Amino acid sequence: MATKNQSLGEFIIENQSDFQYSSGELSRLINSIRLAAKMVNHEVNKAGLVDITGSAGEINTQGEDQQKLDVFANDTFIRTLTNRQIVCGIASEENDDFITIEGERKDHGNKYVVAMDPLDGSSNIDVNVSVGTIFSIYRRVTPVGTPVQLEDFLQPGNMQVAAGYIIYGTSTMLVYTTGNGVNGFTLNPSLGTYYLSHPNMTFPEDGSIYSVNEGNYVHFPQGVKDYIKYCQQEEGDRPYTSRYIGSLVSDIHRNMIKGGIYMYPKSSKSVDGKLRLLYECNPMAFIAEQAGGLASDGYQRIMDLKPNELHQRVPFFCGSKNMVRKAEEFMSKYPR
Ligand SMILES: O=P(O)(O)OC[C@H]1O[C@](O)(COP(=O)(O)O)[C@@H](O)[C@@H]1O
Ligand SMILES: [Mg+2]
Ligand SMILES: [Mg+2]
Repeated sequence: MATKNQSLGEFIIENQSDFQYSSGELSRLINSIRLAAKMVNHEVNKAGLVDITGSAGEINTQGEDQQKLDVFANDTFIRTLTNRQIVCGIASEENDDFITIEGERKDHGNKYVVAMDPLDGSSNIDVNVSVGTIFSIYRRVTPVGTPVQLEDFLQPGNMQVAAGYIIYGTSTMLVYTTGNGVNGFTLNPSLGTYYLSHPNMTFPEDGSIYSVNEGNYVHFPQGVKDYIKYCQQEEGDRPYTSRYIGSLVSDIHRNMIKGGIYMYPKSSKSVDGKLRLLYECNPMAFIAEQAGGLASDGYQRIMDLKPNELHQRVPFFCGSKNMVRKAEEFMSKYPR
């Protein structure tokens, strides 16, 4: 039973039956993420000071200008996950190909792969707006003790064993699920400990917030345009409020607490949308569904999609159940 304000360490031990595999493995996974998040949080809080802001002068595989904090967060998470001897492979937004982690002691054989977005909302780093980290964890499908393969990463989202995000905002929170509900832990910076501040987080079935980059409106499919118009109509509990931070983690976190829908549709500019299936959409979909919300590409459940590439992009509709259903209803009126 989740008790408010218990520490993350206590929570993992008390809820070990929540994790379908041995608890020791889960705590090693979450502890490496907890530790890396503290180090990244420390740097994020210095954003604005010369040494940690601005471009790192590299372009990542997605053609994006890598920020110094993207690189710092990437290196930090890779290092802590590797040192904990629990993962056999890592896929990251900032690395073209997946990283193979050699297991030292064959007896426990590293069994997990992690897909991650080390720093989400990069365009907000230098303007003091909240950013995040997103992670998705799978059990490998290839034999333990053998080099990890691409197929270990290209599993549908419904095979995730755990997923979550860290939000570096007014406070720093770690929010995750292992398939038994969603719990949020807030970092007490002076003690360096995360405490259960948001037990059993749930998406209200209905909400009054819609989050989409309306700057792309003219490029959106007609179904999305119709749904946005519906949100803006003076009728019943509408118009809804438009809120868009431009950090996926922060927009979904707010909507999960208050009720709302986040959309990053495809458009004539980006035919598959912008967000990446493996380390943005699947983990946020797992969280959303475990909190009673929904996540789709406008037509199909995100977590049933079979990935075919590490950095594959998909349209994304995520949030309060009735709002996602309504958006899908508008989408279904037009050919896919
Ligand atoms: O500026 P746009 O096109 O609205 O895109 C914003 C979206 O892109 C992202 O920044 C993509 O994530 P990264 O910052 O990790 O690349 C999301 O966090 C956000 O929701
Ligand atoms: Mg991102
Ligand atoms: Mg990123």
